[in-house]
Amino acid sequence: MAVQINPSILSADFSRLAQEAKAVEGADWLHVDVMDNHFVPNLTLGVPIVESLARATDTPLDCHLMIQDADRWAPQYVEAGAGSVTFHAEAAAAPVRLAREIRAMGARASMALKPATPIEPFEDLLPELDMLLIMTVEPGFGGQAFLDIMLPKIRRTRELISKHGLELWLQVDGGVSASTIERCAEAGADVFVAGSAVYGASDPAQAVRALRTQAQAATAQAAWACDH
Ligand SMILES: O=C(CO)[C@H](O)[C@H](O)COP(=O)(O)O
Repeated sequence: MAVQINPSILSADFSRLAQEAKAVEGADWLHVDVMDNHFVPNLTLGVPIVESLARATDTPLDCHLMIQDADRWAPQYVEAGAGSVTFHAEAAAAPVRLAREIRAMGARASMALKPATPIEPFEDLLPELDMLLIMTVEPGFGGQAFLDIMLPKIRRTRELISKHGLELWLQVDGGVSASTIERCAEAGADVFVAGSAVYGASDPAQAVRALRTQAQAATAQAAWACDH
């Protein structure tokens, strides 16, 4: 199974977004954190900047919406050029309808869970999704410490994906670095968002390659991947 490394633009220099996007070309996706200062206590960027970023880079955009009223806004991010749109389970009134709408518009549909939100109530919804995002920090800010207590949730989610024979990608976001990525991969994650570990490095593109090598090695040893 191929692992994917998605640098988070949240940790980039916002005055140079086009250059910062180009600095990580070679990454699988560019992770774009949209925050509205209501769902999370931080404010970042919206539809016009996503449109500009989509024009500025060949790397597909993985938009993570940390916003209220996701049902209303998520389709606009597909129109803006996002290849994948993640809404939060806690912010969507009709997640199945929304996932179907995103897919019908031609993008990948993804749902995120905050640390305190369990996966079990969403088991039946997983076939409607292309990706499930497990937050490994409280959403809102980059540079936070990885929450080890999320590892059992990653394992349970991977078990559910296997049980149902799904092609669902399992993304982790928050505190993912050289020190934590192997634990995430062993637990079952295959898509890794990294902000400060990439943009805090002297060579962001090299940081992406190094994280991918680590994740690939850990996945090759992982029991969940060996079963496939
Ligand atoms: O969603 C996010 C915060 O809500 C960011 O994507 C995440 O925190 C990435 O930053 P870092 O890798 O530095 O933790």
